[in-house]
Amino acid sequence: MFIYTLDTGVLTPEQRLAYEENGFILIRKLVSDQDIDRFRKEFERICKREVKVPGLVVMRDVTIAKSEYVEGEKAVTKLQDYQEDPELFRYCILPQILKYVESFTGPNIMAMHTMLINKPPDTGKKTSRHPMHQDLHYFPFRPADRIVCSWTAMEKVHRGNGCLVVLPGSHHGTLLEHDYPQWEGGVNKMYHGVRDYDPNHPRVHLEMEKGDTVFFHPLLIHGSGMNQTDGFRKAISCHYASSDCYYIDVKGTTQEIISNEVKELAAKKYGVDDSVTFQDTWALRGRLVQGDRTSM
Ligand SMILES: CCCCCCCCCC(=O)SCCNC(=O)CCNC(=O)[C@H](O)C(C)(C)COP(=O)(O)OP(=O)(O)OC[C@H]1O[C@@H](n2cnc3c(N)ncnc32)[C@H](O)[C@@H]1OP(=O)(O)O
Ligand SMILES: Nc1ncnc2c1ncn2[C@@H]1O[C@H](COP(=O)(O)OP(=O)(O)OP(=O)(O)O)[C@@H](O)[C@H]1O
Ligand SMILES: O=C(O)CCC(=O)C(=O)O
Ligand SMILES: [Fe+2]
Ligand SMILES: [Mg+2]
Repeated sequence: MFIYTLDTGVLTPEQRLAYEENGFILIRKLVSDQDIDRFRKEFERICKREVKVPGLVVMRDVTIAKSEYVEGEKAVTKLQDYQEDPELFRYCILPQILKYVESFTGPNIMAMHTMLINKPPDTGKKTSRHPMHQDLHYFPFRPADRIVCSWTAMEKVHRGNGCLVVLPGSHHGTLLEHDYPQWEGGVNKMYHGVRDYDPNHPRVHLEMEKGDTVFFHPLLIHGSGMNQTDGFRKAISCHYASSDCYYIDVKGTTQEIISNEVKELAAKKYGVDDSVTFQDTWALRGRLVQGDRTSM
């Protein structure tokens, strides 16, 4: 019985079984070098402020943000919400990506959350790490099984520059409690981690080449290690959901704290008041990329 995947004729039975069992599947060389080079150029243009993108969040590493002023792409840890940048948003509508995404979401597809991650060389404080987490912690929509993340390496990613680390099979569990990890050197805004996860659970380091793409379930526990090189480790990603998903009320759940944190930031960013809900912030960001916008 398949729960996590749909029969669209794209995944082989072996690939479906692997995703059901592990919660992720890696497809080699899915995005071309030419496309990735275009994303990289656009990233550079954004960092040089040659283009201004409505709604884009430019996040700097907490160590740098709190100590010195650095200009350009060396200051940027992550771009978030690039959906209004047509050049970067091309990633979210690449036919070969959507073809796979449909095996998890079905035919009506929304791009809900977009990111370009530029993991900086660690400053020595280990703030370049991303704590182990489940992406569903940030999402007030369900069902979880109709949500998937697509994450593409923009260059070789390996243990040394902080590749993704996943706990295979952890998507079979439930959404766990998250909060800020107690890290001496500080932690980036909103980088919550799973409070208690089994340290003996097998870990897999996903070493990937430029263009390799991993699709993973929003309950899969994952993170990334320190970048111990002097280069910026780049990846581009999009979280997709079926437009047939529905919003949930997170009041009284483990997601209440993050929802308040997001609402507070949204209030600052858009200058709106409390009446904008956590769900609204997602409905505003979401973009239909295939089929019909039925519910989200
Ligand atoms: C909505 C969540 C979506 C998550 C989806 C799925 C899974 C993804 C898992 C994650 O990636 S979780 C992380 C999600 N990240 C975000 O949502 C972006 C959060 N960051 C921001 O919104 C901005 O970077 C931030 C508001 C924190 C700062 O931007 P600003 O343009 O206001 O920066 P500015 O330099 O003016 O600094 C303002 C204050 O923020 C502080 N700051 C800047 N960067 C920071 C940082 N990285 N961490 C902590 N604090 C930071 C900075 O020190 C300063 O503090 P003080 O007011 O005390 O002086
Ligand atoms: N003390 C910690 N508490 C919570 N999470 C941690 C801690 N140390 C590392 N992690 C998380 O574990 C994952 C792997 O990080 P780690 O630095 O161990 O990986 P790595 O550098 O790729 O592997 P290794 O150091 O074993 O070669 C990341 O998500 C990281 O944020
Ligand atoms: O380090 C990375 O690229 C992974 C980041 C991540 O998991 C996330 O932002 O949700
Ligand atoms: Fe994540
Ligand atoms: Mg380690």
